[in-house]
Amino acid sequence: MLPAVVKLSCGITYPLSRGMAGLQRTTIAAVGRKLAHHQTGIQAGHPSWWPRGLPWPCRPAAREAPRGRGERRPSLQEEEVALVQQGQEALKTALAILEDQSGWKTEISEENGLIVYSKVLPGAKRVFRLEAELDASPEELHDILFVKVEDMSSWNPSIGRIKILRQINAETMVTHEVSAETAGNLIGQRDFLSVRHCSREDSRICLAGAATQLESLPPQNGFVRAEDGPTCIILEAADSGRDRSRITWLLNMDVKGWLPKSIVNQALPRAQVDFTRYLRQRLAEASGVTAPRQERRRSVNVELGDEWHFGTAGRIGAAL
Ligand SMILES: CC(C)CCC[C@@H](C)[C@H]1CC[C@H]2[C@@H]3CC=C4C[C@@H](O)CC[C@]4(C)[C@H]3CC[C@]12C
Repeated sequence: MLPAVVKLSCGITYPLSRGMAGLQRTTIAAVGRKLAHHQTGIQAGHPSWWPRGLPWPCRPAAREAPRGRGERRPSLQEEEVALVQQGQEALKTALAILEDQSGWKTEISEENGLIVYSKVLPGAKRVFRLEAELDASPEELHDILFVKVEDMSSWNPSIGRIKILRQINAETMVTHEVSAETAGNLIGQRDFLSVRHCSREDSRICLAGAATQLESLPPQNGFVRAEDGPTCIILEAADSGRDRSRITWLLNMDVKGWLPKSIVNQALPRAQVDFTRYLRQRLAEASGVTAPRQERRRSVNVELGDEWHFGTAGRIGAAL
């Protein structure tokens, strides 16, 4: 009897009854008992009138939910094989998006040759493609953007922190990234958990990425977990000279949260332009061409009144 009452009431009444006064709770329990009395056919966890094959919507609490029969935690090795595959898949999908020439429209065009295009994919998702030339070889850029990915926050104030959580092999890793509070400005701070995969073909280096999951790092309290990818940065030697590269960067991001599309669609290409500007500064500094930047690494929580903070906000505000 008692298990039946619990089964009957746990789907709807239990969460309610927790916040109820004693008398109401007793009434519900009594109704439950009466119902249970009538449902004589309760077997296998649901009443006889319940359609065959349809699961009874009374389930144990999520944290108590056992893994399905025969289901087990994947071994470390299996998890790594799956992650390598996810990285390769991300690369394939991202390259396919970039290779389709149709439907790209110019969003931003700068005098230095930088252009950001955007395109709406089937399913209404908007993606962005940045193209620019940079003063560094593809090899150097690979070193800065992939091998030394954890150092990125020291030269790019849009990024709060990047940590390599799993280095699977030289080509694949899992990273956790936190954007700076000011990065997307009106969008707010985000965190990402991504599988990153590097592939080389001829003189071309591709850095692909896609959102992934790790049992060891579920979404963090207080952060909106955004999803990056399938995305890819292609680095290839530029025609204009040695030690110069052409960068093609597909940004394909779901920033999550409730935000007007118009704000997201302006913040994302802006974030790409900002990122490239910081990368150029980093390259110029490394080659000793310019004086060191005045601004060193900024803290994640930039105070209001900060020039950079208002920089992007102003631009977005003006464009709205
Ligand atoms: C608009 C708001 C929400 C986000 C703004 C910050 C964005 C532009 C930042 C946050 C995390 C960043 C990514 C972190 C790590 C990598 C891996 C590296 O190999 C290439 C660059 C890449 C892919 C960065 C691209 C820029 C990035 C996506």
